[in-house]
Amino acid sequence: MNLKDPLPVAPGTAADTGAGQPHRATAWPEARAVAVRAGADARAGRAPLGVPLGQALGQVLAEPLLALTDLPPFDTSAMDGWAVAGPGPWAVREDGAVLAGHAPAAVPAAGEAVRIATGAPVPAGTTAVVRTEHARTEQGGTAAASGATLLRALREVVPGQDIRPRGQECRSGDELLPRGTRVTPAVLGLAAAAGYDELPVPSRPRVEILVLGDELLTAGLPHDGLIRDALGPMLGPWLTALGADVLATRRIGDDAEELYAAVTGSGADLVVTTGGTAAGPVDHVHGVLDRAGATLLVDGVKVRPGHPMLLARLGAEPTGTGPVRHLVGLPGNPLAAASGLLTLAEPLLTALAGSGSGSGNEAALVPVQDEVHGHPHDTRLVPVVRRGGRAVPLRYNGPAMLRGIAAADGLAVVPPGGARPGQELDVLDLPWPAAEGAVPAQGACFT
Ligand SMILES: Nc1nc2c(c(=O)[nH]1)N[C@H]1C(S)=C(S)[C@@H](COP(=O)(O)OP(=O)(O)OC[C@H]3O[C@@H](n4cnc5c(N)ncnc54)[C@H](O)[C@@H]3O)O[C@H]1N2
Ligand code: MOO
Repeated sequence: MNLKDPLPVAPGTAADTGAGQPHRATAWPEARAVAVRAGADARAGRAPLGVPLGQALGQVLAEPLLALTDLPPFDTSAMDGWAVAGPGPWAVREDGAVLAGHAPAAVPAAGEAVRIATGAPVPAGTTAVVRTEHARTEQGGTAAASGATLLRALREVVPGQDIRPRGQECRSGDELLPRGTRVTPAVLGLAAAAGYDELPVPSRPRVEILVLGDELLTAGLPHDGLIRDALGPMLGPWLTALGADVLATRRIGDDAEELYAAVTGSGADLVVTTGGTAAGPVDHVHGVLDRAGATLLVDGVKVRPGHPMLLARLGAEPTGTGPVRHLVGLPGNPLAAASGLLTLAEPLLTALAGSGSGSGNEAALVPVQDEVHGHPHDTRLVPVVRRGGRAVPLRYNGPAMLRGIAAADGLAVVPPGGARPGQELDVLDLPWPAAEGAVPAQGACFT
């Protein structure tokens, strides 16, 4: 796909999924690219947020850091010593000592010297600073300075020595750091020196999570066909770890009206739904999106697990002026939902926040330890742990299982057809510290 093409994305070749629905799945890498484009579209027009320096650590600059002042802001003494004018010896002006933080009280005339401290503004007329240890004072007796204290240099004095000229580091308006720079402690220090009280950072994307399904319990043990909601507890913290501001996690029954009201009434930049993406009797996501006038950008992805995942643009048309909002529909099977999160939600959020340059998860190539079975046509995402520079595929990687990913520190991207031992695979990181310790039970795959 040409990424410059206007959205929505052209769907893939129509085929029958066996579910009675046309299969318009997008290839996995393309789906991620579409999600990045969607996030970037939504970012356009969003004003950056000014946050106090103390709250900006770890965020990225939403605008270039331009110097608000010359640095240093005035000619500054680099040493404790004497500000001298003209060639020595110099008559010491007792009224003229200059301390850091104070304006010069006296301006030395040619042949004069005043005391000066490191960091103090150098008085006009100063030709050099002579360090304390490079000069000595004596009672004068020359015609020029009869009775005054005289200062003599103990070594050659070079004009301009130990003076940091105004603007030596930067001039007001200079670009100190580009947009997208991560705010480190050193960046905070530079920003403060350059005159900033606040830094421009991208506003955090607001996300609302809608968990669908009449069969879900929020407490206790499964019973009578009811199961625990595994996605409500998982998605909020996961999306928060990706930098989102999670407004709410709401549980909604298999009720199309309730879902329609929740989707159309949400003020979030991104609505994430779970379940209801397939073609079952109570799978309402497609119908609700249709009724809400949404544009499907991705309707199914050639990835296992998670192929019914979808991405839609809500509300404003591409040419409209209102805020651009999106919906990511995650499949209900829990590992399929995680797959959808990494495939669609993470790249969209990263682009929306303006952090990172690519997909939102800079995959690293890692050789896989064991053979991994592949899907004949689709990409597979398989939980792995990294051990000794290798990615070890984990068992319990079926779409309905979280046991594998809970022990993993990444998801390996297995191309159609599978991977042989030693083959290098992209591994997508999970947004929390890598697992340590023994590799959990591995071996057979489950579906
Ligand atoms: N006839 C077909 N049936 C299905 C297909 C298909 O192509 N044809 N695809 C299957 C695949 S693959 C997936 S994935 C699921 C996607 O289904 P939905 O997104 O519509 O999700 P549900 O039907 O609502 O639920 C699926 C499954 O997941 C459980 N679930 C749902 N929410 C949660 C939750 N919050 N916590 C834990 N478990 C949850 C739900 O009970 C179901 O077991 O469709 C297949 N079917
Ligand atoms: O795509 Mo489904 O996620 O295989 O279970």
